[in-house]
Amino acid sequence: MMSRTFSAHRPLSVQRPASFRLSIDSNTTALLSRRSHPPPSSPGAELETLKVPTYYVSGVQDKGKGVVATQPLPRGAIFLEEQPLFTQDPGCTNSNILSALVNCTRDEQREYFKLANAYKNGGKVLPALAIFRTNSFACDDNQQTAVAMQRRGIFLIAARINHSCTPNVGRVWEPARQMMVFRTLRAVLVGEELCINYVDVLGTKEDRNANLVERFGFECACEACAMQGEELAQSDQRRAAIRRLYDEVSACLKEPTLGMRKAQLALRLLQEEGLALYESTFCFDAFQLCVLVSDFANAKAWVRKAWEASCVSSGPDGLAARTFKMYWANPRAHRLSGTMPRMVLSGPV
Ligand SMILES: C[S@@+](CC[C@H](N)C(=O)[O-])C[C@H]1O[C@@H](n2cnc3c(N)ncnc32)[C@H](O)[C@@H]1O
Repeated sequence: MMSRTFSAHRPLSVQRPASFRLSIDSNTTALLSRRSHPPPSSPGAELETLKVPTYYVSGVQDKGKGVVATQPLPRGAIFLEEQPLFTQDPGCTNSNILSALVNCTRDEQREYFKLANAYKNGGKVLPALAIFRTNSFACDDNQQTAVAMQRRGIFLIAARINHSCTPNVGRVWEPARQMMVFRTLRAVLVGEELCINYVDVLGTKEDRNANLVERFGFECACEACAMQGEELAQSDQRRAAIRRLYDEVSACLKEPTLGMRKAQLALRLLQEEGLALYESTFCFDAFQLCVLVSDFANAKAWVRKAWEASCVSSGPDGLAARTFKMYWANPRAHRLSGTMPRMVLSGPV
């Protein structure tokens, strides 16, 4: 699962004025999945080791098991930090997994073999490897490594987190602590399922599901995908437009006013769609447009917003948040600073 290749935030390209996109963490979004699930009689009973009060693992409609909030969680709350049971290279074999499992306790081995197996019906992949492929997350100390090449880990709790096309949880690997950290991207209600995104969630329902089927072998049962008729058509339109704007804003280097309008439109559509994930990207785009034309007052306001959004999804110590904070203190340090005639653009609303 979870090799989320579509980077919600583009690669740090500030050093190359030709492509002025900066980019950020590797996380996700918010809203819609407000479907409620009644708590089990004994929270955490399904995995004896999980005595954490903020969530429980439970059956959720149409998705097998999932992770559900036991209490209201504010935006940006860390509700889970988990170390991997073991990690492996992406090209690992079934024997590699079995060898890694030898070092685990009996309970851990049992829990491992209870995890979802997306290859069960295909039959060609041996079970230990199939479970690894279904449930592992990329967790690599080297942030420059391409996702497909990254070392992957098994996290027994996080493996129960389902996908949503409007996720309310972001995740980040913290190499210093060797820990995967999960934060809420918006306020979450008691009984709400906590979901990340396995794939890029821009694009229409059809696009998203084609991607999920191809890469993860299932059709999405999230609330965005359950929409019908006019509601679905509008959601599809908004997401397709955000995807277009994502590309178009970066092509507006010579037309900062147009670029700013597009970035602001994208942010409005993201809000309407409940997608927090891409907010810091577009805010940083707006920042870069401002520094281009030496509008440093608005630049500071935009980069501050990018920093706030990044802290919510990936925490204040992430590379993106640290970069944004640095530009917030000194927007003139940006390489594009003052490369176009001076002009006043606009700030965040
Ligand atoms: C990593 S597991 C997530 C936890 C899993 N539901 C379980 O019972 O352990 C991934 C599997 O969960 C299911 N799943 C995750 N998100 C889903 C979604 N949005 N819609 C339908 N099934 C989903 C799929 O069967 C997928 O192969």
